[in-house]
Amino acid sequence: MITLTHISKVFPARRRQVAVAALDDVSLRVERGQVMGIVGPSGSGKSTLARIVNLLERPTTGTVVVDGLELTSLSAGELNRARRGIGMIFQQFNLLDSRTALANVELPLALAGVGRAERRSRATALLERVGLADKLDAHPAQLSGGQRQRVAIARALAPRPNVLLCDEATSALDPVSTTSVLRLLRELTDELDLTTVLITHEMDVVKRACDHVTLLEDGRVVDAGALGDVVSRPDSPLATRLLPRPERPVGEQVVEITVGGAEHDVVLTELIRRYDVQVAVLAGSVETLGDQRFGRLQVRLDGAPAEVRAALDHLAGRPELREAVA
Ligand SMILES: Nc1ncnc2c1ncn2[C@@H]1O[C@H](COP(=O)(O)OP(=O)(O)OP(=O)(O)O)[C@@H](O)[C@H]1O
Repeated sequence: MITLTHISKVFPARRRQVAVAALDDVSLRVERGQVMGIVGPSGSGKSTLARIVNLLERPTTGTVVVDGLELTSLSAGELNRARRGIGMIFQQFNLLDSRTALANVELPLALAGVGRAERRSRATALLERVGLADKLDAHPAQLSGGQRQRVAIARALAPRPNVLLCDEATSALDPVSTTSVLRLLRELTDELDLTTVLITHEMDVVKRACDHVTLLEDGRVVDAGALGDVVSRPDSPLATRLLPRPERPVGEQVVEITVGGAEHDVVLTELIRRYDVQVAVLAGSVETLGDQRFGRLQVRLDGAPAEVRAALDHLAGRPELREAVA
């Protein structure tokens, strides 16, 4: 679990450069088993935030607690040990070109003093798990981008961390590799009960792999929450980026409904059964967010005014639905 409390980071002024407030009072919590997407425009502080989680960058103020340890209060030796519990992968993979895939994955284990035989068996098992059983002896130059990122994931997981930080991990990959790496990250989070943070500038990555999201702008958190909550919050700046909103409804008796799961069918069928109304779907968008489907539909209700009114009242009474009667 990661808990950041009131984190601020100021990069002090240097010659010919003014001071930069990269993060301003950021508080954030990621539980085990969650995949948190951190999104935001270029320069909003995403990478700084990732580097603060493992204290590669020290916050100017605020505390960083990872799995119950307050990293900000540890000695250098203690911090080194704690960092083994935090794996990290990067856009550019950062593999050693002169070493095989197997040797790359073994490296952090060697540094941690793990014996040769155990090193080999753990690294082999991890490379098999990420789908590279036949590439143990390949060098990075002989691997595709997606395969290199899989080696990097195996290497990050070798010390058996509880936390995995991914900084633009799929930004250099083609769409097919992106899909398989995101799926792998999601699966590994579930299998190993990891706390995973995905730094990305792509909303699509959030939609496909994350269950929670935080939006940074100018170093501040401007939106955060579980995807299912964010999409149905009217004032959320991320809601329509996750689930596009159809053009504003025209005419009377038009309602907009935002629901998760298979609820659409249930909601519409229920209306038709209970009330003497006809329901026409005018527009809508449906997205799979994480492993759940969400939809935003505009529907028009036709029928006798009293029946339509009753149907609208019924919709308004359901908390997961939002009414937008024109
Ligand atoms: N070492 C540093 N020294 C001075 N300023 C820095 C340093 N690192 C980052 N910054 C500044 O802090 C701000 C946030 O940078 P950061 O790299 O965290 O943003 P980002 O959201 O990850 O951007 P991008 O998506 O472009 O990578 C930027 O204004 C950047 O110029």
